Amino acid sequence: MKATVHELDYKGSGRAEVWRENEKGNLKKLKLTIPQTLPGEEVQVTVPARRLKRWRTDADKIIAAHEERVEPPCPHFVKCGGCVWQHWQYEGQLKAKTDYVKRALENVNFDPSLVRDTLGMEEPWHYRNKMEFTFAPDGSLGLMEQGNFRNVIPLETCLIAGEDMVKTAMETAEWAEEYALEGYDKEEHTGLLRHLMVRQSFATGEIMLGVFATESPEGRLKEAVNAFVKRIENKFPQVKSIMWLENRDWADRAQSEETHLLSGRDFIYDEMSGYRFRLWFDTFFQTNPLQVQKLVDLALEMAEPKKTEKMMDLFCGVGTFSLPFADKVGSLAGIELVESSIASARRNAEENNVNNTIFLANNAREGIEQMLESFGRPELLLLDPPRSGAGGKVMRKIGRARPERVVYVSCNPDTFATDIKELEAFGYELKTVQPVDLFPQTVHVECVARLERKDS
Ligand SMILES: C[S@@+](CC[C@H](N)C(=O)[O-])C[C@H]1O[C@@H](n2cnc3c(N)ncnc32)[C@H](O)[C@@H]1O
Repeated sequence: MKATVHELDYKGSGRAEVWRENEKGNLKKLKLTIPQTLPGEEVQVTVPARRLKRWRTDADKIIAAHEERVEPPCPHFVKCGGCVWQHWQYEGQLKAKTDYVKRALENVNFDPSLVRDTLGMEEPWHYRNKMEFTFAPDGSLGLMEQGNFRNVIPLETCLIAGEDMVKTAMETAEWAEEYALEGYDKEEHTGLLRHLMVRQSFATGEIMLGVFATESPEGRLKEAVNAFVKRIENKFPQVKSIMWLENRDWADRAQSEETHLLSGRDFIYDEMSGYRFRLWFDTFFQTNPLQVQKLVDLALEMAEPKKTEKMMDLFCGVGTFSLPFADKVGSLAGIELVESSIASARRNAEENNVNNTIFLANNAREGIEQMLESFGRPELLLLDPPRSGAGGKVMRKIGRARPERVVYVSCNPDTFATDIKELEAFGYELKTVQPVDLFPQTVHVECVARLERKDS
């Protein structure tokens, strides 16, 4: 059948509708989801004869292509789940992201003209500072196939990861092959090597490698593991940390039950806004450092922090926003759920001689109450919640705390829109929203927004 894509869904796939006659001669609508297509494209698809309401299928042929369609540069594109929009000119991706943020705000009756154009990257490739590769049962290393988490695509390249990170991953793959080390079989729960985590600081150049495996690096593996360390140390002096992370859990997550330091230190140094951060293998840190720097700068510009003011940084992580803001306010209180991130935020503040911060490990809901009692009412509040958003209860607590200005950093326009709607009842007005492209070639978009209390 022929179909015309009328819009994209939230995962970046095309949506189309076709009408078919049923056995009684009545016309019935079939809703199609067609990945790797673009709005307005006319495509040819094959649909099953049986009655269906929805069907997901690749296009057999693009009959009329979008003028911004380009040849995807990565050989893994389509199969690998990392990128979904490599077939779309970057300018088109950016415009789609702006429209998405506008739609999310319009859905809850905000003025979409408050949304500025998405701030893109000059070079939207090789931006990721952390990657997780997977070992297949035969020991080869690669990327997980989209929609089929049992299949691993052997790694040839990755155009969104840092280039040195890919090189160290390829070297690890060669080592595993040379020693004929078996990979982990997720169905049988047998085998040795599970994941390879590579993270790099683009500011300092330092790299960390973390091998997740089901056995200790001692005993039968000692010779192979020693050879791995020598090989990496000789070829990649920028690797400052090699970790062996034992994980026997059945769940398919890169986690560690026992941690072994094979070489260097158990963390690497990164830098953001002129501050030094220590990153351990499990530290959350923003994955596109170039764009995050723009995000932090924008947040500073929008927030207009003052030396006379108190500030609260909700969902503060290791202090990516806290440290640069602390320099511009009287005192800053950071709240974050994960204890190790708070420990890291405290250490980062100390190492950078930032002395006007306090950090609390608690969930945002209780943390706000606790901080209001001990720290007092902040004039400025920044929040940067996970994709699920802050939620009504937290937003209402923010409203009752009455900060003069709220700066909301969001990685999900939909939860952002519903969250800030809650603040209207407390007299807040949305002033401006700046989307920033932290994740080129994917559908994701980050935003930073300013809200003001009207009577402040
Ligand atoms: C998008 S990250 C932002 C982290 C930090 N602002 C940064 O830029 O590195 C969201 C953070 O919220 C934390 N978090 C998740 N749920 C939370 C909750 N209920 N209360 C407090 N923090 C939470 C996560 O651990 C994570 O560090």
